[in-house]
Amino acid sequence: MDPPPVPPPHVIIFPLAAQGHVNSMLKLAELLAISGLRITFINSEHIHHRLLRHAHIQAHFAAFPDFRFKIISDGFPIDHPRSPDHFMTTFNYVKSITKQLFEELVSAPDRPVTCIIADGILTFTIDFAGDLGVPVIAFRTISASSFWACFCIPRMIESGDLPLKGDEDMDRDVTSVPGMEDILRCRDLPSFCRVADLSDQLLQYVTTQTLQTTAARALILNTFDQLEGPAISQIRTQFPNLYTIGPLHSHLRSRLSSSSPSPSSASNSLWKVDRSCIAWLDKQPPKSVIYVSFGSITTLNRHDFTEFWYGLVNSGRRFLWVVRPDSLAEGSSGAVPEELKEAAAERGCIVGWAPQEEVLHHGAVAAFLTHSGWNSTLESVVAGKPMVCWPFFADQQVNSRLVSHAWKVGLDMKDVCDREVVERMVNEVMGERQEEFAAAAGDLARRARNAASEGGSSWDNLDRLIEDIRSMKPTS
Ligand SMILES: O=c1ccn([C@@H]2O[C@H](COP(=O)(O)OP(=O)(O)O[C@H]3O[C@H](CO)[C@@H](O)[C@H](O)[C@H]3O)[C@@H](O)[C@H]2O)c(=O)[nH]1
Ligand SMILES: C[C@H]1CC[C@@H]2C(C(=O)O)=CO[C@@H](O)[C@@H]21
Repeated sequence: MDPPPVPPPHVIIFPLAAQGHVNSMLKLAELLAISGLRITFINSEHIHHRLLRHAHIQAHFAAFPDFRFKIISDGFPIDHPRSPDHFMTTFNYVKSITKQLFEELVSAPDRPVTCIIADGILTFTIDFAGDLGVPVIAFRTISASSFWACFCIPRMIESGDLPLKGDEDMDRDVTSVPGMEDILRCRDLPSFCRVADLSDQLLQYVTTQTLQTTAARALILNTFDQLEGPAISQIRTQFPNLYTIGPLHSHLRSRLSSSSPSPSSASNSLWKVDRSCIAWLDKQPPKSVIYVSFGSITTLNRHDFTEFWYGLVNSGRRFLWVVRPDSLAEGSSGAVPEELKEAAAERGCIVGWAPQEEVLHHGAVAAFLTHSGWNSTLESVVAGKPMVCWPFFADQQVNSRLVSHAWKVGLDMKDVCDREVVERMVNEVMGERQEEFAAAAGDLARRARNAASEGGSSWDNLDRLIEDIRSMKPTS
């Protein structure tokens, strides 16, 4: 008699409950499912309902019979608005509520567990799973360069680069982040570093989480070797098991087109996608539009919102602008001047949420005015679109510096929000320096797509990751 077939490895995937995190972890989950792994994806109730409503994920993942969602609370009351910028509240709820629910779920699984892939900002998972004999692989959803800057916060403190002084020269070079000495100035550090008091809660949280990642079995980053060579080489000295497997959205597209039958990639959107902007783009001349979006968390105050309006209108360019229903910070409401509305009706299109990947690949789009979230940055890189960056917080301050200074595919507007600067930079990337930026962006896009295609570094690294997971023993 033949021995019973060995079931495929079972991986539990656990992201932080936020669009930018869930997005990339769902892409990874789909990549692993395509390779035949069993997946349990843990979502917060709130995120799951929005994904069901706007991304139809249940139907999408029905293509994989071994793929399941499990729902646990993020700690907030179900009808809480979950202000996008209250991260310490989120992390406090994770500690007081979600942690216990996660532990209950993992201790009594319905299928033996081979390993857990947990968000690198939720490292409480490592000790707990270790006690059960389940390895944890950390997936940090930010750039390698931002991760490395966070990892070096203790060195920056030791060398005196941190804390920043009240009257700090923000253009001063930071010399204590190895491999990035020619890149980082004080203003390019992750925004948590902009505090005079080193006991600041968010700074402490992010630093601790980053250092604790070394206790994980391995580290996954959504990047590719040629994009962030200096930071990746440094990280390898601390993390021998490093898997750089990005850009994940491009990688997923490559694997889907080589799998048969090939299902389409999911949108993973938490908002209702307004496709009217694609019909609008179809009517615009080639390379005539600047796409403007600040991701899922950024909130603009009335001053900044007005400066962007005037800057875009005064640039004389066509624009497609994503203004989410919660884009304006609390207490910042007010009427939009009539002259702006008229100009927008003539050459603008404003939507609440766009199909961003499709927009960035549209022939009418010339450039991207972005907050430099890591997913948006990678999507722009793959689409070969130059960027004007207005980083808002967290890792974005590092990413925008990579765009302008390391890759030279755009401009960094960091720390300034002024209509004249918006107008000038938009015109620089779409006008005077258009060819220079488009050539650099085209070259980077080719490298990104190669890395995520068969034989590329990210493709090979994912194969290696899957082999390593297959070699792990599941719990009985
Ligand atoms: O109209 C829109 C606007 C955005 N997106 C998508 O939403 C995602 C946004 O992700 P990201 O660009 O990473 O921004 P945030 O939502 O701000 O992401 C958070 O998570 C990221 C990953 O950790 C961090 O890099 C950011 O700083 C953090 O704010 C991207 O995939 C976009 O394609 C849409 O589909 N339609
Ligand atoms: C507010 C931020 C805390 C850490 C998260 C993060 C990261 O460093 O992993 C990036 O941006 C935000 O989503 C989170």
